[in-house]
Amino acid sequence: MIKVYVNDETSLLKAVVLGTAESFGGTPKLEEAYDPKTREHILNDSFPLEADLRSELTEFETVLKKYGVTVYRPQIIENCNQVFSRDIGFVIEDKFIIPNILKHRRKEIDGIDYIVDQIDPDHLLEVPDEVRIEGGDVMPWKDHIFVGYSKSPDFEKYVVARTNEKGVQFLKESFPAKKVMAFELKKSDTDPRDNALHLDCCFQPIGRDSAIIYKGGFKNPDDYEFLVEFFGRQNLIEITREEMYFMNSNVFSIAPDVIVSEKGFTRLNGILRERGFIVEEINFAEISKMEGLLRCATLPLLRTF
Ligand SMILES: NC(=[NH2+])NCCC[C@H](N)C(=O)O
Repeated sequence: MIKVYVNDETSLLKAVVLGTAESFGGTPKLEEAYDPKTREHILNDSFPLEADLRSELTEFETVLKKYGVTVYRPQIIENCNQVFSRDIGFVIEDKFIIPNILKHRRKEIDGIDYIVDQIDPDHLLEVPDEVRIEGGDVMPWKDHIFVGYSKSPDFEKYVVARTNEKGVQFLKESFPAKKVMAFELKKSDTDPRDNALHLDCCFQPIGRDSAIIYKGGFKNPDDYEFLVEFFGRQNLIEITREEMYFMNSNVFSIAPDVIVSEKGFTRLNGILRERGFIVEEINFAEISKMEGLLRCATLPLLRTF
């Protein structure tokens, strides 16, 4: 049996699924791209190579293991990009949620069937057909759940809109004791600098009471203001449009004081160290070309208090 429990973004990590790039299918055709950054790199002939993606993920695995984390990897599906495990399932409290994700990516879920099969069926929640929700948009934070989503007609309009209003409703009904705070995200299928693909592309809680945030990722200024109020301005690290493009909000917490970050995030890593965090820097810039980073590549199964 695999035990699942996650109630926030930063408590000590015990078990995680880490994505794989093995047999990831190489450079997609332009019409197969489902995010604008991937599009950009296909057009510029700079899409990453499997060997580089694999070595970045191995570096990540090494750090996780150094901290005693049990690391599961998806079963390999031939010619399928399985780097971003975050979106294909998620845990809130002691429930593992099996979501409905973008149709282009649905088969990725088969890669973690062997893990789901080891979870007590009483702890599995399968979402209804009309609900669309991806783990990158969902963040349990103690008595709150933060969710990124798109209302109609944005949801129907953009391939990069991944969580709908029914997704938010599903969380409210499934976790009645939690305060579900839903934020509409800014979307663009063509410009990665104007696209918050998931909530974790413009915001992430860190430490015990802090967060990284990019104001421009929120469609409604009030939602950004709510988060400023909630965390307190002094506890926020505000990032620029360019830093959001390189995915600075998508670092990953192994513990309240330990954050895995990208080597190139010099400003962010400096601030994190000043604020007392241990920053484990790794290479992840090739993975970032596919519009995801460290949080996106992980699916935490167990965090303890
Ligand atoms: N949680 C995340 N932000 N995941 C990023 C996923 C990126 C992937 N290219 C997609 O479009 O689905």
